[in-house]
Amino acid sequence: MRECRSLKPISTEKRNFIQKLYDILTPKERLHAVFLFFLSLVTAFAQAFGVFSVFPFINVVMDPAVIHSNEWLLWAYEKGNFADENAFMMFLGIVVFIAIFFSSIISALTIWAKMRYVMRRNHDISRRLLTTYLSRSYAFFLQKNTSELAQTILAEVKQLTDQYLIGLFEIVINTMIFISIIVMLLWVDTLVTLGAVVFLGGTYVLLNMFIRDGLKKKGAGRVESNQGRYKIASEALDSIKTTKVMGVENYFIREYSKYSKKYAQYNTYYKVAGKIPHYLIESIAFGGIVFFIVFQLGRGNDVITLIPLISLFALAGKRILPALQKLYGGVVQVHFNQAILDKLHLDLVVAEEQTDELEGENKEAISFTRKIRFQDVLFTYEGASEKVLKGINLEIEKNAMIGFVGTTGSGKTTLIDLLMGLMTPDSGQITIDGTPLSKSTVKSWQKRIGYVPQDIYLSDDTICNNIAFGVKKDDIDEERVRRAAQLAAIHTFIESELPEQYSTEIGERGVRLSGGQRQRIGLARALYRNPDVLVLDEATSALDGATEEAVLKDIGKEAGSRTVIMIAHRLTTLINCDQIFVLEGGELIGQGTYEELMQSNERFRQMARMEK
Ligand SMILES: Nc1ncnc2c1ncn2[C@@H]1O[C@H](COP(=O)(O)OP(=O)(O)OP(=O)(O)O)[C@@H](O)[C@H]1O
Repeated sequence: MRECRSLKPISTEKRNFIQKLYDILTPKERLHAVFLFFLSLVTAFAQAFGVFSVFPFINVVMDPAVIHSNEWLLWAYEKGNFADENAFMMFLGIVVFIAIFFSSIISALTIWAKMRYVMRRNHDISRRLLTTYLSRSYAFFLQKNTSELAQTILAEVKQLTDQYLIGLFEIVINTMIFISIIVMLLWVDTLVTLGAVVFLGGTYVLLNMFIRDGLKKKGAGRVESNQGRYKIASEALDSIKTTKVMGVENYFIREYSKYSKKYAQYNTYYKVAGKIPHYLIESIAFGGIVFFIVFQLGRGNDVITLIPLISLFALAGKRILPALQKLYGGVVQVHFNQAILDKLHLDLVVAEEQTDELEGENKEAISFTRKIRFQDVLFTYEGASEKVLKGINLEIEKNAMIGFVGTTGSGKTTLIDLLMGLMTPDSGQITIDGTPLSKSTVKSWQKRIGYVPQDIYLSDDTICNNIAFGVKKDDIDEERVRRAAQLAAIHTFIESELPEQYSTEIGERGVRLSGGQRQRIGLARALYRNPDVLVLDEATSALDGATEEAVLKDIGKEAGSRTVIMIAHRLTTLINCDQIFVLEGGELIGQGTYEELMQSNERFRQMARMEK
């Protein structure tokens, strides 16, 4: 599923910007970049030729005698069999016009090719980044803020392509335009051209040296403040109910302003740094022309004879100045956005070695006909000092109905996450029919699992699409959707109370549904996949007692054909379980049926007493 980039391990982050770009691009993208480089070369020559072609024309207009004194012009004049000098002049004018016209066409084509390349990279790199993130382990997401990841995919990749890549192209194209025009001018008047190059080029080099470090620092600040903006905005809106009830709108506005203001300041610096030299250079260039005329007059040249040369330099200046300005703008863009390249290189290339494989790339299928087994499983969360699971040994028979109980923080969810292959134990192992759960078997195992978490994520879509979550619209089996909804005890509600039944839109995160209704949609979603193993993490807690009992009874009826594993705080939820495991401080302190535990386990009895 992933693009085939050269996958040799990137062992060091100390790669220069060209190497980083090389790593990020696929071989095909690199080839396209080389093609664009050559296209830029052609553009540069075409532009220089367009400028230069005007020189003989103006020379002839000023003094037709040149036709006979210049061997090239004489050759063209005689070969063309022109009626007179005027006809030849007309011909030269048309040649100049065609040269300039074609150089403009080639420039336009280059712009089109460049923009197409850059915009396609926006699509490709962001898609690849999303793929890379999605193939990271669950543990990665426990350490990350998801709004930051979304912001990198959507905003920072755009910044990389629209600013960094464009900037780089501007540098390449305009450097070539500058060099080719200068080479031709050197041939016409070496001294004046050299003077202009030192004058203009020197100014830009000095400017660059002056602002380079500041730009890089401010660019890194921009990335940070942009992340802050996204984070605060999404936190404020995600928790809108709490925000409103607690009246903390101003807190969020204040926090947002802090980042947003910095973001604006960094961007102002960036925009100004790119534009200010334009005016400075314009005055320098104008001063240069005045100086040039005075200098030529000083050399004893007649003003009239200078006109072709001045025209040539004026036209060259008209091309060179914007080219230099764009070149400089490109340098500013590249410096300012260096932090983005570093970040994306880290997330996309360096981290690639740490990604799991996505579905379709998984090698081993796993079978489940007998049992799930935990053997001496120890687990610690990254960055935490204490073990959360301390040597768990247990067995779960296929098609059994299993319950996990324990006080808050005893490790139930962690254990279930390990069972679902979302995280791997520090030591010990989890086996399915004797096959260890590993990177190569985990996807096949997860395909057998239907999971209903505590907080159901619902998408802003129809009931039907939410139940058949992740299935292409055309492939949805509506009969199966209904069957799953019936089992989750939500079918009657959908049919009788929703305006468009299964086609009803449920709003962002299902805001138009109650907590219990959301849970049942989540349950129907898990059941739609007809899983071998159904994992319910407090998945019926929002249901009233009677509905919960009915739902669990129906699921229980099915338990003969599927393994049901549930975490519950209400012990009565687990009354029909074949086996209940009691956890305490990361250890298994009891197991048995409800009745057995009531007889043998003091902690379990205590919990049951507290419920009454
Ligand atoms: N991402 C994490 N990083 C560090 N520690 C964590 C993380 N998630 C959970 N913990 C810690 O692990 C312990 C077990 O948490 P877990 O969620 O497994 O408990 P639980 O029994 O499911 O609790 P509850 O009944 O409240 O849902 C807790 O002490 C918790 O603080």
